[in-house]
Amino acid sequence: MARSALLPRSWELSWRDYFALTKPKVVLLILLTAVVGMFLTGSLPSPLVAVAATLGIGLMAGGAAAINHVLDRRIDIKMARTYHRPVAQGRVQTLPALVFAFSLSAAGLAVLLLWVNALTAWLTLASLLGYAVVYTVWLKRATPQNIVIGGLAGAMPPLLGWTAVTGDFHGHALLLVMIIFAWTPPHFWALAIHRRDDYAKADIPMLPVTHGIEFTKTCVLLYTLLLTLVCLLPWVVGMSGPLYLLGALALNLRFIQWAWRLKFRPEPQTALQCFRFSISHLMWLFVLILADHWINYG
Ligand code: HEM
Ligand SMILES: CC(C)=CCC/C(C)=C/CC/C(C)=C/COP(=O)(O)OP(=O)(O)O
Repeated sequence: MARSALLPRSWELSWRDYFALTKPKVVLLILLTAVVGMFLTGSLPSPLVAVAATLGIGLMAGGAAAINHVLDRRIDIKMARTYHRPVAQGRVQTLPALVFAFSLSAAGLAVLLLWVNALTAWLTLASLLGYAVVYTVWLKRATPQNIVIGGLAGAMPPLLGWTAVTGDFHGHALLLVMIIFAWTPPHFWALAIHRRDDYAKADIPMLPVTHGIEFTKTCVLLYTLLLTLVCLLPWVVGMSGPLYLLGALALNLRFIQWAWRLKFRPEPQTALQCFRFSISHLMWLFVLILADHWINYG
């Protein structure tokens, strides 16, 4: 197709590349956790609030991911996993990528302010800044605890879903945040073990680079144990029933089994398999919380 005479070459849209900037699969799982937060409040959200909150949080999470692509372009080009990324490769130039990222983020903020509520809008902006600025610019390059602290930004969406519907905080929403917060270290460190040499080459102080692979495997195992305890809390406080308890135990035992295998009986692909399982774990856990809630409360 002929190139538009109105746009410089670098501004031409390659939808696939721009879509990739938003880290769509990550945002999809983030949205699942936000939607579960919305439906656990006890009062059914109006269709307008449910759609606007999902759209607004999705746009801002996608915007945060696109900012991350721009700020990380020099380290992404050094690592095999991220080498092909659109901004790192120069297929999307820095300026149009930033315009795209800020447009998504501003549109998301406007949707939340106009059709949801100010509390949710500002909390989502705090999450965006937490990931795109505090984690990406500072923590990622500064400390091996980067993903533990930065994980709070990615853990916020269930609370965002909750406040979208009620306009207020609640302990039950904070429990959901705690689950994702405890899940993030074994999720990421399993991948970081598999990609240790990439991070070393890019000079990023991820735990397997600074403290070694064996120490990181022990941390993964300990965090899966901590995660199991945190996952019991919704049942302990009466927020979830027996279906959730049984399902959560099964999912967490499987996660512990992967972490155990990674530590004591590893094969070349075990770390990657453990990382992949972490994604299924979180997805099914949140589906389960919602199914259990509907069975108990209709
Ligand atoms: C600071 C916190 C987090 C860190 C450091 C982290 C790190 C990563 C990394 C490095 C990848 C590989 C991406 C790739 O290969 O392109 C990944 C994949 C993924 N993460 Fe996370 N993650 C975090 C939080 C989250 C959260 C909160 C969610 C969702 C609730 C999530 C969901 C996913 C999903 C679904 C994938 C697979 C993406 C794909 O296959 O394209 N992550 N994560
Ligand atoms: C507004 C809102 C709810 C924000 C959510 C923030 C968000 C998109 C969190 C996702 C976390 C994530 C994919 C981290 C990847 O780490 P990395 O960037 O170090 O990984 P990479 O090497 O793959 O780029």
